[in-house]
Amino acid sequence: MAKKKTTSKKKTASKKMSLKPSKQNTIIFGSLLILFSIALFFSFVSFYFTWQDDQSLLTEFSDRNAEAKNLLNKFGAAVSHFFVYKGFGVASLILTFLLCITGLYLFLNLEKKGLLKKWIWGLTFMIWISIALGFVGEAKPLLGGMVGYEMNDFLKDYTGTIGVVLILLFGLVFILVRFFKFSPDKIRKPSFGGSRTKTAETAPGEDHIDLGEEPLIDDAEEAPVVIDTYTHKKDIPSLKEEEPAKSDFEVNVPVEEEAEEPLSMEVEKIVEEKEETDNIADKLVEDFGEFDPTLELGNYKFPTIDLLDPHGVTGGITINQEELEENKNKIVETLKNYKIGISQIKATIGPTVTLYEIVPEAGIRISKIKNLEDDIALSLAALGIRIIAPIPGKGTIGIEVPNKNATIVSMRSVIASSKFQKAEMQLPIAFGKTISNETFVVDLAKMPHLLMAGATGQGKSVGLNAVLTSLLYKKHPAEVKFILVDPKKVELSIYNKIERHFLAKLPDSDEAIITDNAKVINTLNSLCIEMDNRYELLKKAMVRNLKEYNAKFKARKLNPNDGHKYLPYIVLVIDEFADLIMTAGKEVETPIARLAQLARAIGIHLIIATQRPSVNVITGIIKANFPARIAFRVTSKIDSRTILDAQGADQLIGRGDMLYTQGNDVTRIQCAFVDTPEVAKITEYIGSQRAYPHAHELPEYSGDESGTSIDYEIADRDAMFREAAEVIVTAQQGSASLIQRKLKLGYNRAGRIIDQLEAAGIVGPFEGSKARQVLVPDLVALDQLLNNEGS
Ligand SMILES: Nc1ncnc2c1ncn2[C@@H]1O[C@H](COP(=O)(O)OP(=O)(O)OP(=O)(O)O)[C@@H](O)[C@H]1O
Repeated sequence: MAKKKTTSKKKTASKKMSLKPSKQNTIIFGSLLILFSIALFFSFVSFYFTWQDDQSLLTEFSDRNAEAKNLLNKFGAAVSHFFVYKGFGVASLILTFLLCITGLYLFLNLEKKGLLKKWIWGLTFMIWISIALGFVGEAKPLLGGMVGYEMNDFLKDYTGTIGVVLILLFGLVFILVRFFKFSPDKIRKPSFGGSRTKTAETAPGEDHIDLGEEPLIDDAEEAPVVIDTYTHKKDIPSLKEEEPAKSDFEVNVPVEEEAEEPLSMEVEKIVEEKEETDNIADKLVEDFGEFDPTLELGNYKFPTIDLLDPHGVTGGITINQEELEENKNKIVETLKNYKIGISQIKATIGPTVTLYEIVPEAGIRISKIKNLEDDIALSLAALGIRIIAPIPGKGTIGIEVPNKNATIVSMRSVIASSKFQKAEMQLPIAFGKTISNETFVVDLAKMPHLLMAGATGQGKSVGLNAVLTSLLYKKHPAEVKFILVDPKKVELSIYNKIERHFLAKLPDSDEAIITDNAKVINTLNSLCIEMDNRYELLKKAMVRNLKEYNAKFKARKLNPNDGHKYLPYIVLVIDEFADLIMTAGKEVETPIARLAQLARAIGIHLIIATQRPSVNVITGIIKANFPARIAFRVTSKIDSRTILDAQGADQLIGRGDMLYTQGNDVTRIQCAFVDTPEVAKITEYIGSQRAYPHAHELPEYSGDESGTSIDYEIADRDAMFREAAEVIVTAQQGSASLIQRKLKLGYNRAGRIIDQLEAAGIVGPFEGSKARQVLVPDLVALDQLLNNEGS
């Protein structure tokens, strides 16, 4: 019977348990706890003023007529006597807070995960404070309560006064270190969270080793501001990482919203699955902190601003009032000659050009002004006049007139600008300054690829250096890798010094900077493999792009044992694309087009520069996938149209004067000037620091040419060998990309099959940009050949 009763009790208990999550119950219970904690708080506090008066009443608890002075009368007096006097003294107040917080958790229906921790810490505090107060206020029992007094007594009997002091001190240290995450570093550098992460990774000894490197330390000391800026920047996320650990309250709110709010079955299922990994990930993050990709080069110092030259420009732009007035008069007069009246004119002075914005009188056709471009240029007797009619979104007409004395926009000024420093972009690039003298910063990750064109000597190489410099100033070596293709062989060679920090290359190549066009093809194909691999990883991680993937990886939600790793951005820079297309043709066009079409989500970005912006170099397929384009000065209107789909680039003045478009709007920008010695100084600065053991390795790609000497066993042939042979023989064209397309195979596999076909004598050897010769005339001959092989 008794058994039955207990089991039935258990059943009802479990029933109650299952009812517990119902919102109403938790809200009622929560509010009860909150009110109870408030009652306790007032009783405890007033106990300190009334305890002596009320003490005699404690035995008359049941007497209805007896009245206590405690704010909560007899109940207050009794409870306070129990908790404060017989219990923990002043520290009992912590109990009221704990009860109140628990009540809040229940009332607001928050995730209970952090609650247990709060209780553990709260009780620890209570005990420690009680003992400590019991120690200092031995004569006053209300300070430490009976527990404090008794514990002190007990400890003193065994360890003496000094022992108690030491035990209390240890308790204090334990609380400070475990609860407040206190560390000795904070005493040394108390101001920034940034220094905290840095010192955590840097043993004091290492600090001194660094200080031994004189030039570095000089730089660092001379321009502490800049280093700090970056350290801040770098450390903002790490501050964020730690905050949730300190106040679980904040973290738990969103989690709870995810888990509790939706009541429908489907949502719950999804949350359940997520929670499991989340919990492991949360625990990992709690134990080890978020994954920090920069840890391997934790001491890496970002280049300082004083490596860049101000190029003699100290103040802003100098305004030549006379020139302004002169130009204004000329514009007004010229337009008057064509019977165009102006109601308003305004000038904005930029570094190289001044924009005169005019509002024509009512009734004047805009096309009329646009047609007068050449005439206005003639009367102003200046090169580089551009008319924007109308200025998008402004309702005015712009006439850009070059300044007589152009101001150089130094890379230093754009890098130092707050717009660049504060840019919250994935791959921020400071190109230069706009006509209104604003620093122009764009995100390469959003572009997502960039096409640069311009006649020789107009500033393309400087532009490329500006792009690379921007990234070097903003990104840690773990976050971005460059692949540099430099057919001119000298332009990008300065970046050799940062090979082991920032460059990526094929595993078997000696040089990180690619100057040989044949190697470009391998690299591009290898990048395609990297792209496919990355897509596979993204698919497995169930995310849509690299940013989300890396965020998930940092939050330790992706297991490295499943092949997951932190993926740096890869920026491919090709300095002279025309040359590449001339020598390798389709072989490069296909992978480039493929990368341009697909690589945006997985952090591979292409920057292609060319001197010859003709249609056979910048083909339709390439153009379609490069929405962001930069035109430096070109020689003809046709070239301008090829790059920008608009004219205007032929009217630029050169020396870094450029037009930028990303879709519709064309912006005129003066490119920032960074000279080769400055870049050399930056690469030297980075190169002299501790590096990775080798350059970032791209996946291996065995190109077509490597197959010539390989002899394939018949048994080792690919399963698709026969189909591939038939495709090749039918089309009479021996190319790997054909196999890929027709049989939907990857680059690697198609390349291998071509090698096997060559070994079998079906196709001829590699012939550079041309397709291989097919040695078998038709399918019948192919059949014969393969059958003979078998026998
Ligand atoms: N932003 C700029 N501000 C001032 N001067 C510049 C700027 N860009 C380029 N120049 C001047 O133009 C010269 C040529 O620039 P750059 O070497 O970049 O040309 P390029 O287009 O790369 O030529 P090429 O295609 O022949 O290599 C520079 O040496 C410099 O004097």
